[in-house]
Amino acid sequence: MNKSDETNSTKDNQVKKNEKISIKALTTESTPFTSDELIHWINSRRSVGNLDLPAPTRAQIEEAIGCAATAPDHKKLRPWRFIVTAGDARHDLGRALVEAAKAKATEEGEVLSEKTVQKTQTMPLRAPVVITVVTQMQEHKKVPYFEQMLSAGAAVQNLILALKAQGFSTVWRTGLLCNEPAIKAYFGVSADDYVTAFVYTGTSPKDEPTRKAIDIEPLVRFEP
Ligand SMILES: Cc1cc2nc3c(=O)[nH]c(=O)nc-3n(C[C@H](O)[C@H](O)[C@H](O)COP(=O)(O)O)c2cc1C
Repeated sequence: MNKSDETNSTKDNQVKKNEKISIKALTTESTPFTSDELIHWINSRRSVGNLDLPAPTRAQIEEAIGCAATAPDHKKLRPWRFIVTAGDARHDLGRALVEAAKAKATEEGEVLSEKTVQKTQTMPLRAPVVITVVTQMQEHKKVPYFEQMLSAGAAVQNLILALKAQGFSTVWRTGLLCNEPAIKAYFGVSADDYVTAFVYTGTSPKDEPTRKAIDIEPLVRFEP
């Protein structure tokens, strides 16, 4: 290496070092929140059962799904899909839930009451938007299905927190019907896959309840 190559290489390294420093500075300095504030904010998340308009816009939903897609994901398989149901489409989902409930009842030798049919039909109306998160399992010798399922759970949590950051409330529901054949067929989910969440989202008509501190002592063991 001649002198000028050496100088260039030193300069390149310095540029790379500076880039690293500025990226670090950006990620640490650009958040206006302290870690205490952020932790308090995470801990303050509450589920809300009945939600109203305003609902997230399409752009906000896409942004939130972008956060969901950053969930830990072994081998980047992206084993999840998001189906957004809003407005009148919620009635179609309600009809699919009724179909699933009737089939399940028949299998169990029961008949649904009209009240149960009505209740089931209107379940998706409990929020202006329902984001269904389904798995799309990928065959991979190093990533068993259970890891992909866990990744879907992490994606749901990211989705919920992103919606909270945008000012919306949520509740993660599944219910006994979510993986019944009629619902899987409705969402085009294969036999090996799962509906992991119906994320109901919108605006809470009341203040979200505060969460009592959770005693983690019985939940944790630090090994010496
Ligand atoms: C996989 C999963 C499925 C759930 N399904 C339901 C459900 O069908 N109905 C319901 O009321 N809560 C359901 N929950 C619980 C709520 O999402 C929520 O966590 C719980 O009501 C506690 O409220 P919090 O989130 O404010 O602590 C489910 C949670 C998980 C993780």
